[in-house]
Amino acid sequence: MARTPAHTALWPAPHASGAVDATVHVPGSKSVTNRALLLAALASEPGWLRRPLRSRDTLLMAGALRAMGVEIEEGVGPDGTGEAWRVLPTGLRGPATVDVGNAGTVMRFLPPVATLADGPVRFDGDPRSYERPLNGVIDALRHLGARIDDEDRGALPMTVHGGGALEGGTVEVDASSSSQFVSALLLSAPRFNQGVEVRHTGSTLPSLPHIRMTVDMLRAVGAQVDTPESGGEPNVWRVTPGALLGRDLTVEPDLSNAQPFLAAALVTGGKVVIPDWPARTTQPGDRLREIFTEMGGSCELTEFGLVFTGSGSVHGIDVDLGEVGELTPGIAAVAALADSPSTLRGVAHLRLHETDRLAALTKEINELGGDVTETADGLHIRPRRLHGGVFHTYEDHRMATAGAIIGLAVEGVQIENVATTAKTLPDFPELWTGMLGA
Ligand SMILES: O=C(O)C1=C[C@@H](OP(=O)(O)O)[C@@H](O)[C@H](O)C1
Ligand SMILES: C=C(OP(=O)(O)O)C(=O)O
Repeated sequence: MARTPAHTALWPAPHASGAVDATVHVPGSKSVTNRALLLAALASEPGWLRRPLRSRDTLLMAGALRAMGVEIEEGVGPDGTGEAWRVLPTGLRGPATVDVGNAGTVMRFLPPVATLADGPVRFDGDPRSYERPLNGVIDALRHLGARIDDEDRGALPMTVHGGGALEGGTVEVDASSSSQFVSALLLSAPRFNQGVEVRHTGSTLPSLPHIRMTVDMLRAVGAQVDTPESGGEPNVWRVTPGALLGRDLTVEPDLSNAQPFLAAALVTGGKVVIPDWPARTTQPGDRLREIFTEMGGSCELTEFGLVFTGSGSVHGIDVDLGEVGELTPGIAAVAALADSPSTLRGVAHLRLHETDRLAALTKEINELGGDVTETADGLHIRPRRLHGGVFHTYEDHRMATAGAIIGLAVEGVQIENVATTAKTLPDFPELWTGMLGA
């Protein structure tokens, strides 16, 4: 019998018959795992990564580094507890081929690494990766001394002709379309001859917590980084050249992937515990404690983790999500179920994420009977009584989890291609049904 291809398959989103009450172990952070892999690959000694996320984006990062000669051994940790990867850095090699899939972290963070390889590195990926902005990274690397053949596209596919070293120095970048341009240049900079001084010239800069994550993780492996927050000029970051240490790092749970589970407690008036929620973190998902509290829940950080409780009411919110853009789909889903309207702002750059998230959320929520309009930089969401139907996901993991949140409260929602959650959370359907006790 012919099988339905995964991308057209429909997954009946479970409807919650009552308040959820569950503990959900959320796998490791995509953003931390991919930075840790890259930094370990550039170090001067081996390192360990414990509880790494195993998902499409992180396996693409590991595969790309391996293609450039880095050894990554997947196994259990030094003390026998849990999954841990050992990274053995080597001289970076070309020729190599890198598949970026649709991973922003791979397509932006690895071209600077490839300039250090001793031969050409070809970058290619999913059709959507050709449309996502990369010009900031390409132009900056050229200015810093790299040779890149992109046939004047300013985008993928392209070849970075690694010369074994990069001069580095001062460079201006407009990172208003993606903070990952800044992170990309900083992460490899300890290995540039002169390090780097990155000067952001655009009028806005999204996802600042992710730039802080880059800076914190660089410092944790011994790099010297000057930032606007450490007394430097606004919008200027400096990394001094130097050797990086091999570390033993435990990856925090992915707090942005905790979002649908917290949302489940909020919309069903239930309780969800997320173990290992870090007391201090640069992950943008930490802002959910405040945002979902304003939307009607309450939370407490205890020795068991984050305990999040819904009140039975869900309120609308007026919020600037510019710093935490990747939380937008999940917040929009909750807002569509609220008792008052919401305005989500500061997220124009989401039009260039995995899909045009503002258009996709508007269309899919409205097709279930909602009333969402796009603004120049976000969404207006007026809650309406929703009905069942197909929720399309546009190969966007966060569209799939947003649809699942709506499905908890609305009977008959079917998620098209739930398998797209494999980008950052391959276990999503099992974790979701497990949470519901199904
Ligand atoms: O550096 C990172 O790990 C990320 C930065 C953000 O990118 P943008 O600044 O392009 O939104 C975020 O949305 C993405 O999911 C992960
Ligand atoms: C924007 C996202 O991913 P990427 O790392 O591909 O930019 C995301 O995960 O929401």
